[in-house]
Amino acid sequence: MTTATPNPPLDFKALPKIELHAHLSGSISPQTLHEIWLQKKASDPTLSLADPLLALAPGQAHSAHDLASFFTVFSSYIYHLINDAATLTSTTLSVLRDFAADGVVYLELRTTPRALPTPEAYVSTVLSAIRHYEATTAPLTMRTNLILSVLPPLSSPPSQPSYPPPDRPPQPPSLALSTLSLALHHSHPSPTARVVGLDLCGDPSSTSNLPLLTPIIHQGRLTAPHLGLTLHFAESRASATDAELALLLACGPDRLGHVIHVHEGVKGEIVGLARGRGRPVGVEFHFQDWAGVEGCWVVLATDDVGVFGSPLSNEYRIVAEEFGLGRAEICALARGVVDVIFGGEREKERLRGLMWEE
Ligand SMILES: CNc1ncnc2c1ncn2[C@@H]1O[C@H](COP(=O)(O)O)[C@@H](O)[C@H]1O
Repeated sequence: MTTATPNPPLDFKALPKIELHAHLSGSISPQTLHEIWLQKKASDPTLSLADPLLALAPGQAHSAHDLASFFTVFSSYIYHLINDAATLTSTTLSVLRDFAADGVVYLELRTTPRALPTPEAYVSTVLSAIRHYEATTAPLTMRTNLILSVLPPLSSPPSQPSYPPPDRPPQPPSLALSTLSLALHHSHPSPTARVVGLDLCGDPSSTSNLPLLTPIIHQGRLTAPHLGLTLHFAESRASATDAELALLLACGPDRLGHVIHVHEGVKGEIVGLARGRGRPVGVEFHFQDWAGVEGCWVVLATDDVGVFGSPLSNEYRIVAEEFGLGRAEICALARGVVDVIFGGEREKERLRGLMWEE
């Protein structure tokens, strides 16, 4: 008589995983920020920023205890530490090492170009750091591409300069246009990292002026159909009005982030979008409402692991435990993400060869 060997428990770290929704500045670990803080403090003893290990600790000023306080962490804190090319390079490298150590085999890192000293230089610095990582890491287990983020302009600029400064500072739509041309410039086929898509992000509780922005996104779709488009979508109630969601869906996104506050009508439109194009729409995060929905594939992701502290292996573990998924189902969930990456057919082939079947 033979007895069936039970499947060994799933090692969520060893499971090959694809990370498609990670903001660069939010993915820097508190320890890495702390090391940068020590260096800055040594060269400028008057530096008044608190130690990141304290400031980002649960319950402290810059910890993510609610959505409103979360968004101030970038402009009022992290950007004061990551304020030159050297820190941008070293933090990008540390973020890549952290994702690879967690078993990520393909990463689409997203970031908003900042004036360090110019948006052009910012993007080149991040891409160079990724290429340096890939050239100097052996064995190289993780490939990385970049998504450039755009923040929509605020509806009305604050009359008083506010502190902390808003996450979506009033910016002219021309900034989105220049991000689009930067994305185009860095999107040419390359055996190493390149820009593969555009993202729309920012504090969903500030009222933005989307109608100023969406024509630029449409223009991007026409001039750069090879770039993927992912949009933060219905993340909070304030950013989930029918008018806003209709504007966003009309841009024909390939992936949607969060997708929390949607009613059945909007859900139907997303299904229709997938049906119309004959390939899945990636839904970043929200497993509970989107698993098994026709034409949609749930992409587990970390968003801002440096602030929220939950690596991708942990996200898979939570979903497995909360929804009672077995080994084969978890492997299928991770493997299906291949179909919604922006990194092209060759990368998809590479990934199909290494994602676990079961
Ligand atoms: C919690 N969910 C979220 N929703 C929307 N936008 C988010 C976000 N998490 C981070 N960001 C956006 O990412 C930028 C910081 O990274 P980068 O400097 O670009 O690398 C900020 O503009 C922030 O609004």
